[in-house]
Amino acid sequence: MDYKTNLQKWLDFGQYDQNIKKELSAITDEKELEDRFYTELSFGTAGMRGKIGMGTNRINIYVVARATQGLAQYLLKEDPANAEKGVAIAYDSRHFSKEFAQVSAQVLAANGINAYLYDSLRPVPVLSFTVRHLKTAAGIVITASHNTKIYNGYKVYGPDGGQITEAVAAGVVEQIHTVTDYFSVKLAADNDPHIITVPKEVDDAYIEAVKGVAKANPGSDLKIIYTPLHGSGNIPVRRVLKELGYENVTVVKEQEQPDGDFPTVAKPNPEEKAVFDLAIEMAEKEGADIIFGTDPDADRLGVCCHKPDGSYAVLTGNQTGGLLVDYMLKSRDWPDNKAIVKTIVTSEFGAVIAKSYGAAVYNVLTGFKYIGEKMTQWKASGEHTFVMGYEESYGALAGDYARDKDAVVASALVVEMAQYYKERGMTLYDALQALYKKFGYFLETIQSIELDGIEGKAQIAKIMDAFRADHFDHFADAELVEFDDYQSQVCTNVKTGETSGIDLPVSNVLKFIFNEDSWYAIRPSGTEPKIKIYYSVKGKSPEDAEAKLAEIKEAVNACLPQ
Ligand SMILES: O=P(O)(O)OC[C@H]1O[C@H](O)[C@H](O)[C@@H](O)[C@@H]1O
Repeated sequence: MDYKTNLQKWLDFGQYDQNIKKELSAITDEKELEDRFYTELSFGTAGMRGKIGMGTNRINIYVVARATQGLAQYLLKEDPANAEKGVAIAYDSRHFSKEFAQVSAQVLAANGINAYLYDSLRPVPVLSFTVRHLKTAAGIVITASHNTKIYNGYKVYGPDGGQITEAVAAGVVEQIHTVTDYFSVKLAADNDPHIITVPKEVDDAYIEAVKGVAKANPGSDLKIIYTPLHGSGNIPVRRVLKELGYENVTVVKEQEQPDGDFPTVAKPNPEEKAVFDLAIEMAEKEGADIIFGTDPDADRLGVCCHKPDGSYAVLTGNQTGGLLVDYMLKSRDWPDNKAIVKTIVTSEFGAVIAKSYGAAVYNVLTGFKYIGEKMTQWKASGEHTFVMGYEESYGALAGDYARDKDAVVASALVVEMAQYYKERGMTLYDALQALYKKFGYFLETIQSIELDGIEGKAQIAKIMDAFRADHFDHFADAELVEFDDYQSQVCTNVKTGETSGIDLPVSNVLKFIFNEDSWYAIRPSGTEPKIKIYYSVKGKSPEDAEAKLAEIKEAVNACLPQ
C-alpha cells in the first residue's frame, strides 16, 4: 500500500482523534509524511523503536495497541493458560512511556490476559526479574533506552525474562499482521480487574537478588558520584548501594529527577562522554573515587575513574567489562566450567583475561537477548556456570535473577571493585593499566554514521554491499586473515580460501580480522538510524595502539562509498 493511502486512512480517523488531526494536518513537508507512512515500524535488535508521532512508521498509542494485540493473540494461541499467567509491564521516564504502558495493559485486559503494571517507572532489568519472579508468560518494557528524547520503544520479553529471540518475534509479527486496521484494537477500561498493580514485594525481592550478587562493604569510605541521567536508575541504585554499606553517595542534582526531555544532555547515553560533564565538574570540586551513570532504563552503565594527574577518565564499555571480568574471576570461587559471554563486536580484551583464569568465552550476536539465551541454556544443561555477560555498548549482567543487562548490579559490582582496589592503594585506572601491561594494549572505538529516513536506509545498504563485495586486505603491517559474513553465515580463511559455517542466527554484520589482533566490523544499528563501524586493535604500548587504530580507521574510511 502506498504511503498516501495509509496517510488518508489516518486522516479519516482524525475525526475521532483530534491529536491525529492536529499533528498530521500541520505537516507540510511531503517527505516527512512519506517517511511516516511508507512502511510500518519493524522489530529490530531490541523490539520496536521509533520516533514518537502519528503514523505507521512512528510510535504512538495505535502502533503500540496493535503490537500488543498481536502479542496477546500469539500468547493465547501458544497456550490459553497464558491468560492467567499474564504479562508484566514496566516503563521508563520518556515521553508517553506511561501512556503506552497503560494502553498495552488495556489491550491485554481486553483479551482476558492479566496485565501486571508498575505504578511508576522501573529499570529494564527489574522487568526482566519481575517476569521470572511472577512467572508471567511475557513482559513488555516501554523505553527507547539511550536514544534521544524524540524516540520511544516497545521491548518484548519471554517467560525466562530475556528479550524474545527471532522465532518468537516472527510468531508475534505474524499475529500483528493479522490486525490490518490500526483503529480496530479493543481496549478494556483502565480499572478492568485484569489490570493489576505489581506488588511492592517484587521490588524488595529484586533488591535482595542484586544484593545476593554483590558483596557488602559496611562502613565503606568510598566517595561516589552517581547520575541517573533523568531516568529510572535513581531509586534502585541508591537503595542497593545504601543497603550494601556505601553511605558516601552524591547524586548529580540536575540529573536526578525523571524527565523525558533529558534537559541536561544531548543524548542520555553513557556512551557519550558529555553525559558526565556535570558529574566530573562536581567531582573536581568535591573529589570522588568513582563516578558512574545509568541510562534512562538503567540497563547501561558508564564509569569514570581518577587518573594519576587528578583528572577523570571516562571508561568505555570494553574497559569496564574487562575490569569486571578480571575482578569477578579473582574475587569469587568458580567451578571449572565457568564461562563468560560477550558479543562478536566486543573487544577480545575481556576474553583474554577470562581465558587466563581458565574460563570459557562465548561470542554471540549483538543484543543482550543472546547472552540471556546462553544463560538459560546453561541453566538447563549444566554445561557452564555463568560468571557474567557484557557488551561493548555498556551493558553487563552477573547473577541468575534476570536475563537482560542490569546497570543496578553492574553499579554495585563496579563500586565493590573500586573499594577492593582502594584498599590496595589503587584506582580503577591503575587496575586497568596493570591489565593492559599484562595482556597487551587493547584499544577500541566505534564510528557511527547517522543516516536517517528512506535515503539513509538505502545508503546503509549501499555501504554494506560495498564492504561485502570488496575490502582491503592489509593496513600498515597487518594482513587480513579472516572474513566473517554473518548474513551468509560463512567464515572465510583469506589465506587458504577455506570456508566454514558460522553457528549464529543470520545477521547483517561483516567482520574483518587481521593478524596482530586487530579487526573491524560493520553493521547497521538495530536501534538507531545509523551504521556502526567497530574498530579494535592491540598494541605493544598505548602509542602503538593509537597509531594502529588511526591506520585501520583511515583504511576503512577510504573505502566508504559516497
Ligand atoms: O543495534 P544497536 O543500536 O547497536 O544497539 C544494540 C543494543 O540494542 C539494545 O540496547 C539491546 O538491548 C542491547 O543489548 C544491544 O547492545
